Amino acid sequence: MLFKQFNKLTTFNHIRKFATQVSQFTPATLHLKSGQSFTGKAFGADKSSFGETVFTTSVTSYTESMTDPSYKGQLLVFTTPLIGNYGVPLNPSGKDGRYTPEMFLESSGIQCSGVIVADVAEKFSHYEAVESLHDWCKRHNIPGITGVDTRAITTILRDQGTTLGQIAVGESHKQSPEEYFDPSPINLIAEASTKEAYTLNEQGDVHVAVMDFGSKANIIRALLKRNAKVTVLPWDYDFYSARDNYDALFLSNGPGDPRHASVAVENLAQTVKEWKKPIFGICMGHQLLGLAAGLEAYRMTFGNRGHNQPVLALSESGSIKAGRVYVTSQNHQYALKLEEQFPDGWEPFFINCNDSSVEGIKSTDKSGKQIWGVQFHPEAFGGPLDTIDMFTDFVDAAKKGKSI
Ligand SMILES: NC(=O)CC[C@H](N)C(=O)O
Repeated sequence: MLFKQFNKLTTFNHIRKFATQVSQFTPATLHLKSGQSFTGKAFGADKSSFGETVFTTSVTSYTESMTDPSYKGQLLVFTTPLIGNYGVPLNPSGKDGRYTPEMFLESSGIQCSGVIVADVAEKFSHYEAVESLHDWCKRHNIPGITGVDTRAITTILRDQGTTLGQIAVGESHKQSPEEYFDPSPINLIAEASTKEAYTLNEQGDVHVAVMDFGSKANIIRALLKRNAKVTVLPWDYDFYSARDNYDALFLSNGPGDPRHASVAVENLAQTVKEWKKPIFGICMGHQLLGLAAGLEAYRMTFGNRGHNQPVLALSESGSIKAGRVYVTSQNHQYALKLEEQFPDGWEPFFINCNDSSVEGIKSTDKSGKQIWGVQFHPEAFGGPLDTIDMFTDFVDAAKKGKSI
């Protein structure tokens, strides 16, 4: 009986194929500023693109990674060989790309500048898929390259560090080093952030302000799920002056170098010192919180991007148990410096078990003020949900502090 059902399911008539075979695609070359080139086939948009070449070890969730605004300005190498096999779902978004409950992926469109894969799937199948990875990239004007040795590319990036690159479609012209476009001097946060404030779930129990540095949709979902009223604010919004309207402050993830956001850091420094209500920062939000606390940020060699990064909790707080290792989802190039002496009022909260980088900071304030920053993504999508209860801790702290 079961076998019959299985057979029915595997008739494969639900599997769809590209109209054009990969073998018919235009040749394309990935050039790295460090001198190496890899030739394969182009898919997606028929155009060349520049970016910072970074790799992710995530096995699933190419659609979520590609729509994560933290990947802005980057050419994303997937170490998992087969990418595209479950296609791309429908992804409605609100006015000006804003979050709406119908949004399925992490933002309204593809955020990275290009994708590099070993083997783009010509066939795709998923009950929610509406198009192929190739068609989706084409529609968003983003090029991809397939048929290249992503193991060799990753080894180069691990050894030499994140390198500028170009996906050159239909040409094999090698760039001279000064021709590479470098996104690192640009304030990408300003590009990724909402331009105007907007509110979701008016009837929520507590009012949370989200400083939008390029927020992933799942952060907003995680807050709404816990029945918070959420106001999404532009990255340079003067939160300090408006703080009395809110029960808690959330600092989102975001693209690029945190040191470009000095306006946000100054604003935060004042808030952190004087406000008594909960503050929670993730990735970029954590880095900005650290800068506001007086720590320094630095650029890592190749960063951490993947869904299996182990972090050790150094102390207890809310749902987090001291001495436990949590497996986390990550996507970052910058980190806070691990100072021997942390600034007054702060302590490290988590440490990465692979490279000992700072994975979290926490306020030591004895008055009950709750401030956490984490380098990883508790909301994941994709990735493990080991630390998802930090959102419950945060919203509960906001409820408790409502009357302060
Ligand atoms: N996911 C993020 O928020 C990334 C933060 C920052 N852009 C970095 O690369 O470190």
